[in-house]
Amino acid sequence: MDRKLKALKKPGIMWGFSQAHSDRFARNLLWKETLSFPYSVKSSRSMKYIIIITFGLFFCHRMDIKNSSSTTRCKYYPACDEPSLVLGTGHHSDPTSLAILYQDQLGGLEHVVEPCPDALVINVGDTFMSCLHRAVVNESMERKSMAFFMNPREDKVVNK
Ligand SMILES: O=C(O)CCC(=O)C(=O)O
Ligand SMILES: [Fe+2]
Repeated sequence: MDRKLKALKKPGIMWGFSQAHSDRFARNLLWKETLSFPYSVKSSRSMKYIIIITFGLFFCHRMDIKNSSSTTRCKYYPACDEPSLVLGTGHHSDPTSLAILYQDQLGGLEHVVEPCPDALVINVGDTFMSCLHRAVVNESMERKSMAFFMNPREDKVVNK
């Protein structure tokens, strides 16, 4: 824990370690730890393929990958004796253009569609349209997930 606290997120800064987002409204306590770090996609062929396969060429042109600014977020949800009283990540849509989510074999991501085991979930974020989801925790096993969020650069205007 000492090492995690060394990377503690500072107010106003997006990167670092944080525990539950207690400043966010939620009826249930959020039960997780998060490590966020920046990632800049300069020219990523694999990212282009993912976007084209998932959403098609038209959408890919509008994503402007070279001018994006991205975040990777690793989440750790400890086992919880009372999972009905907590949420891993509360209901939300992603405030990004695109999110690529990977979860471990435990499942727990609750989405409009049931995520397939071993598959990435690719969400279109609020820049274009919203898609509500949340993550729950497990009574006996810890859960891990990783999300890659792609945003337009702050100085870019996006036409919906
Ligand atoms: O942990 C998960 O499976 C989902 C996380 C999530 O939706 C998010 O970080 O935006
Ligand atoms: Fe999300």
